[in-house]
Amino acid sequence: MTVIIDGKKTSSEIKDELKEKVAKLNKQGTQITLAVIQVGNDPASTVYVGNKKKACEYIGIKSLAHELPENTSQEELLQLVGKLNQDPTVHGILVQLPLPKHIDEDLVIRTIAAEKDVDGFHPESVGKLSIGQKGFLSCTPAGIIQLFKRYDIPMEGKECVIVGRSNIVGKPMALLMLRENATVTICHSRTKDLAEVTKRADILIVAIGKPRFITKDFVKEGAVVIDVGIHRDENNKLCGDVDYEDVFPIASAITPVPGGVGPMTIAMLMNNCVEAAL
Ligand SMILES: Nc1nc2c(c(=O)[nH]1)N[C@@H](CN(C=O)c1ccc(C(=O)N[C@@H](CCC(=O)O)C(=O)O)cc1)CN2
Repeated sequence: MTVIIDGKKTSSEIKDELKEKVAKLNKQGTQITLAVIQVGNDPASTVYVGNKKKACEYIGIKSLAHELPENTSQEELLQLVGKLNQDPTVHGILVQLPLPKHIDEDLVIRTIAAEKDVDGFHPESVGKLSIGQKGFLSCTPAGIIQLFKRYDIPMEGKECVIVGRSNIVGKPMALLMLRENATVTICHSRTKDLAEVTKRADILIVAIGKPRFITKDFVKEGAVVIDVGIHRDENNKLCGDVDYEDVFPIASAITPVPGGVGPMTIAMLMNNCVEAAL
């Protein structure tokens, strides 16, 4: 029987745990504050930012919204980040990605003070992860590790194949799986015979940004399949990088889209905000 890994339910449990922690911090006089910056009106980003604000409200974290127009200059954005870096009442700073094309994303990310980098994207956070030091973890990969832990799915000694090498998912995911003693392979657009590699996986994590790309031909019988993708198909229905209907019967466990990895990203962001205030 295939286990459906329910990210919505797990993220609600994590948010409830965090709500209790935040209530205690409030009693001690700490009001955790997250600054959320969105540049432009990308509809998906507006949904994600809205969900982040709702999560903050539920947990008891104050969110400060900075909604900037699409034509905001890089300099203006950097100045705002600089001001928030200096503000002692702000614990975390989040710049919603993607940014408009005229803005250098990497520059903006490295301008955020490392101690306020609740997205875990700053080079210092990534560097700490790569050498096994404590620091902010990128939220999506950290959320996936939580799903494994809370569903008691072993990672140690398993063949883990990650499809996708982005800085925010693929690479940190590989480092986190390595930390859990999995044997890790990263695949990407230039990988030769992708299916031959993915079929070796006990754990297959897919973040390639191609709707329903991974069919059962890429998956070993009994594999755990984690889908990081999120798309709208031709019928405006949400779907992932994995062809869920096709893969479900042969997987031992699988994350749905929606309701899998996505909500965990937000729960782990909330966790990082609490960490930032401790
Ligand atoms: N600054 C950041 N930007 C981006 C991040 C990030 O972690 N930090 N990740 C993604 C987008 N993202 C968070 O920002 C995100 C994506 C999806 C979800 C989610 O809960 N998805 C739901 C479906 C929601 C819908 O109706 O569309 C699900 O999968 O069930 C949360 C967060 C890129 N940018």
